[in-house]
Amino acid sequence: MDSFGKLFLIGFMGCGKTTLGKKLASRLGCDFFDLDHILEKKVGMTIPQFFLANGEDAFRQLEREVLTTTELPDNAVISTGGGLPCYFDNMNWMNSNGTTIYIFMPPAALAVRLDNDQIHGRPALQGKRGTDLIAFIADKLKERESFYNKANLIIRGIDITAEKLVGILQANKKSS
Ligand SMILES: Nc1ncnc2c1ncn2[C@@H]1O[C@H](COP(=O)(O)OP(=O)(O)O)[C@@H](O)[C@H]1O
Ligand SMILES: O=C(O)C1=C[C@@H](OP(=O)(O)O)[C@@H](O)[C@H](O)C1
Ligand SMILES: [Mg+2]
Repeated sequence: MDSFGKLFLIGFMGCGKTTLGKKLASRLGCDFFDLDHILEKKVGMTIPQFFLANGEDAFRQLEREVLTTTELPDNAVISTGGGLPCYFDNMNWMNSNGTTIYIFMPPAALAVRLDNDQIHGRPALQGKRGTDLIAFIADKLKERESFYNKANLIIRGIDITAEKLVGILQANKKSS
């Protein structure tokens, strides 16, 4: 099986980092890490609980710490939280330690997924639904895009599968 080093999946909430990351790791036969899940285990709280108790600044500090201190094997798929690339020098850190893959999706498509995925109660969305949610995503995505666009690879999230992504990674390896 091909090995691609550490693959960091980045992108807006709802683009599928957690879902695709698991499938990609299983296809590549390597370990999977979801930094949000590691953070939740570390503090013994869900992310919404942590936000409520300690606020966003403390969350961003902790997610930075989880990114830089989690022991990762040479080959792994790492799904990040949607905001992580936009704080500290996290984007440069990931680009220096592996390959970053930005899963791009337009706001309306993200909103459909996030509207249907209320159980995770993402605090950054502040309970927004429908057209309010689309407008909020469009604004936030504009703020975050310059960070996401520093990724080594940018892929379309709408129709991506783990199988297709492996093909893209193989083609990218040959051409570099
Ligand atoms: N390829 C896909 N097609 C349809 N729905 C998807 C797809 N990938 C993820 N989802 C759904 O979208 C929501 C957000 O997915 P998730 O993997 O948690 O995204 P992220 O980790 O980027 O926030 C979940 O409800 C998930 O089931
Ligand atoms: O975009 C954000 O600010 C956040 C995204 C979430 O992860 P997902 O992108 O996996 O939903 C999680 O880290 C937290 O709720 C904050
Ligand atoms: Mg996730």
